[in-house]
Amino acid sequence: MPEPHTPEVNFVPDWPPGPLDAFREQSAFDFRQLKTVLEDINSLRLKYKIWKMLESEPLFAKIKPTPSVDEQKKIAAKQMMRVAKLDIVPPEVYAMGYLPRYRFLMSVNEALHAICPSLSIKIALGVGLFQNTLRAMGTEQHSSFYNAAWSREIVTCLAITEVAHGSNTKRIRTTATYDAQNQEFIINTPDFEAAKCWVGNLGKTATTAIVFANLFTPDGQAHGLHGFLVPIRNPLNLQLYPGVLVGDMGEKIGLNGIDNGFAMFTNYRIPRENLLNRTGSVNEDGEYMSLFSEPSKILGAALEGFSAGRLGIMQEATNTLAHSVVIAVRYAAIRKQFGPDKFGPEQPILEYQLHQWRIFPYLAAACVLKTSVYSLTDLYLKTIEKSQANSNGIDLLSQSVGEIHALVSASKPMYTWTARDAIQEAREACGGHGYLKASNLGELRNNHDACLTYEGDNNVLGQQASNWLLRQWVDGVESPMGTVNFIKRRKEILGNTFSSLSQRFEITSWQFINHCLEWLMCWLMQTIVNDMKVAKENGACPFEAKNNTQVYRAKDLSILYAEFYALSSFRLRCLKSDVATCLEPVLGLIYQIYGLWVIDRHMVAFYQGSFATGATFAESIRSNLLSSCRALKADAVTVADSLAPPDYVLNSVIAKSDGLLYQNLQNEFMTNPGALERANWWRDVLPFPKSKL
Ligand SMILES: Cc1cc2nc3c(=O)[nH]c(=O)nc-3n(C[C@H](O)[C@H](O)[C@H](O)COP(=O)(O)OP(=O)(O)OC[C@H]3O[C@@H](n4cnc5c(N)ncnc54)[C@H](O)[C@@H]3O)c2cc1C
Repeated sequence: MPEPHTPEVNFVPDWPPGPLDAFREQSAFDFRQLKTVLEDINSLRLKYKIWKMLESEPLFAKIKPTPSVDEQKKIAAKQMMRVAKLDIVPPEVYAMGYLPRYRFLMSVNEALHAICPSLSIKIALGVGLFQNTLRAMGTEQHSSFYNAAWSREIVTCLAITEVAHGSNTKRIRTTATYDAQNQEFIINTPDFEAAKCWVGNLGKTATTAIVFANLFTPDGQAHGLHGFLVPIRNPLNLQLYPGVLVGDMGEKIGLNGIDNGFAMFTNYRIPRENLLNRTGSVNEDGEYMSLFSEPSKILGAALEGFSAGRLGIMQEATNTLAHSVVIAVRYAAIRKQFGPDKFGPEQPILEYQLHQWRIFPYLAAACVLKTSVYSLTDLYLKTIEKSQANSNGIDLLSQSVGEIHALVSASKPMYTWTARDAIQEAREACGGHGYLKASNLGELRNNHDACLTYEGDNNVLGQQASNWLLRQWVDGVESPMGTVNFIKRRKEILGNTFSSLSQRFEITSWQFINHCLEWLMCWLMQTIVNDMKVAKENGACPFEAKNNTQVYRAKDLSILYAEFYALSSFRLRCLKSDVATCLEPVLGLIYQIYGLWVIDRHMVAFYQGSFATGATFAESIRSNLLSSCRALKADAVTVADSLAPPDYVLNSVIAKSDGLLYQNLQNEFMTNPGALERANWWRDVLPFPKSKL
């Protein structure tokens, strides 16, 4: 009998009885016990409350067949207004401290994203990211915009990207020139290549944009990229203001509820006060005053506000990953194919080693990443909170900015790529039925895909993380968060080998896994630095030397850093006193599977660096990975249950919690609009159209 869950988590109901019970009964723990290790109970309570509330709202019902692109935009915009009217964020939230308030809002975002990704992104862009940017870059004089965004009096957006420049923000060409006579900035778009584009909410709904442009003072001097509050449409009738050309970018691969737009400005005037002037301002006479001794840090500190957005993306990606794997596990538990006896009973596909190896690492990853995104968010929020409470806030922030930025820049790609791969594996693992729209895997895939690119293309972000790591290696460790303190032990770490470590530790122990990852990070850093040195000695410029050490090296380093942090924070979570003893075996298996899977995926580099020779290392890692997967099989459905939201949210006909796979599919087939009727275009496809049938 499993230990009972705590009554505090009673708001998570039991699953309905059904064929999945045969698996559920094999676990020595209740799914709610694991759920509260993987997720914060307050956040869970809030999410369940929101889901219950929205389930009864007609505007949030799942619509079949898929509405037109314009209809999807209309629905998401209406949902955005409706959500503001529901009591989802009560006034007391305003009175909370920064950290609990932010946590609350992130949980709201998670809850909304799980049912309507377009809606949550519209709100994240139009409220959260806008307010973060105002907080990071604006001052008291912009507070009316802050409040207006909250109450939806204005719908906002963030316009950074241009047609010809996304990742290289320093090459943005929109200008904002100060006119001292009228005390205004004049915004101009030099040509179509400098048109703002991809801006979420801009296409049809935004009334105010934060536009990033190069600031010029009347003396003709450029002062770099700054944010400006730019009115776009009249909030009373959504008519565009003269001087700005705005359009919608059209249908996308997914997220069609969001109106991504483009904009071009022609001598468009805004008041001087609309410059976001926390890091630098222009006085009435047109003199520029920077609050930073190093102007190059202006952009860094200002853009750091976007880390919050990336953390939100990581949280969403973790849920997407969790939902995909829940679908795959529940399906695999019920779906039967083949068996030892040709004519005897068939076995669930969950029994097959190949299937376990395909899905369980993602099941483990979902658990690990859920806990690590929580701890990373904590780290970030505490730093921002400290910087806001301190009169020296900006200085304090810029000290920690490097490490947080590196951690987030490494983790956002790792999380979103893991989710991308998990969705695809889950889709294939559910066979043909996984390809049904009603499985929800296609929606998860299409809506998740843009995360790999927006708020920093993954490959570009990863380079920023590895650059920071290499600086730690070369210039000495400066790690306020302690995430790379291991570099100080580099000599000892690089002296380790598989043979020396395996004599001291079990292959599946956290010590062994941890030592392996530390070794590989150190070896990669050492190798990259050496490779770059040789390249420079052979005449390569630093830019070229850096670019030519990305593949197999710096890219792997940043992913590994994120995986290492994720595993470390998962372990710390497991060690907390609130974790029930009955969970220890399953948490140990989750750690092992994720850790060994990570090592397996970096296997070649371990051999390249002579950490191991011969077949034993690879054999041991792989055989232990397979046996850990086999051991997890008994608990797989319960682990999936602990990751699963209610059926309304999971929204998959092939993975309902009742496990009635074929009854649910039958119902789906039979009730699809028009499924059993003759096509209304039947006349158009007759072999003899003119015959009088
Ligand atoms: C759905 C969606 C919503 C968005 N919303 C917004 C928004 O609200 N506001 C906004 O301002 N922008 C928005 N964007 C734009 C987004 O931020 C950019 O697309 C993103 O920053 C990448 O820039 P890019 O498209 O110019 O790609 P590019 O920078 O051109 O990159 C193209 C490819 O080149 C590679 N590459 C680039 N540089 C290097 C290098 N040095 N080494 C190796 N490879 C390299 C990249 O990895 C990438 O694969 C959105 C985009 C999407 C898809």
